Amino acid sequence: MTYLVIKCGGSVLEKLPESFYENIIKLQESGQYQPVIVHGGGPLISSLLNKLNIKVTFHDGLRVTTEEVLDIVEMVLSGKVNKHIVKNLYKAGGKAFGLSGVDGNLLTAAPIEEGGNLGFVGKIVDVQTDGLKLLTEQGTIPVISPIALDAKGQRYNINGDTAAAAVAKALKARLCFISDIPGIWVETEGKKTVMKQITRKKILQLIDDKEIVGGMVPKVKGAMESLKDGVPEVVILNGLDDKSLLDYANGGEAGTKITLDEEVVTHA
Ligand SMILES: Nc1ncnc2c1ncn2[C@@H]1O[C@H](COP(=O)(O)OP(=O)(O)O)[C@@H](O)[C@H]1O
Ligand SMILES: CC(=O)N[C@@H](CCC(=O)OP(=O)(O)O)C(=O)O
Repeated sequence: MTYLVIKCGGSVLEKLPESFYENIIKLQESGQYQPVIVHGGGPLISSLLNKLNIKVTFHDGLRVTTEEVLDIVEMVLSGKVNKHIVKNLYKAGGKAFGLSGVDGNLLTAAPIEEGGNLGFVGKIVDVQTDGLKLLTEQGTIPVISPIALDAKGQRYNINGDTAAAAVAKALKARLCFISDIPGIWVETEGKKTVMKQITRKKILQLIDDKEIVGGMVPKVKGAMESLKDGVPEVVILNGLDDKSLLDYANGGEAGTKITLDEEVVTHA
């Protein structure tokens, strides 16, 4: 049995078909994988902030988080979004338990070094896996929202990709990012090509060239960190293609696989 951390991005959350949740249950029932879900919800947070006339600012895919913004982030992620996923997993015939990084001291945060002007944005310094293991042993899928406390009890907003990478590392899991794109693309002569596989070196170059921007930045950074720390495999998949998760889990080709080695292949 292998843990499979599935990060559901806010870009697709509301559009994911019922079959997406059914496929997660199928993976669990196969006995080959134990799914653990970590989710985002960025667009829903931004939409509520806009309604409340609170300014929305991002730097390199990370939200500038004041105390006021943090209240909204926690409310949206741990409330609406988390329960949406739990509900859909039950509807698909599974068992799920929603929690945030605060519950059971699951995720411990520290401020990110480069976060001088980002406010309460954290990185994960510890993951308590005992609770996750208890849940999964009972056949329950943990659904985690990325809010965490530091040692003094201060709350932090954690990017969902960063949280997923930390959970995957702690569980020595495979990690898959579910987003709204078929994978990482590069543009040559005005034409976008989806990379079948991409290495750390190429990712750093694409970030430098501003071909990887916005929300893709924390995703690839999380992927590279977790690979360095023993996660065997990271992939980015399209949540709207309802075959991609099962194809990937069954050893087929889907999305973009991120590796530390040097081989670079593109989809034909
Ligand atoms: N090189 C790239 N390849 C694919 N997507 C990219 C790239 N650079 C930036 N992006 C953007 O990253 C987005 C995915 O990140 P994000 O919006 O944070 O998604 P999620 O909410 O699923 O985590 C895509 O919708 C796309 O607009
Ligand atoms: C620090 C930071 O940026 N946190 C994110 C948390 C949600 C998230 O990561 O949502 P996606 O997965 O949809 O991007 C935010 O406030 O938007």
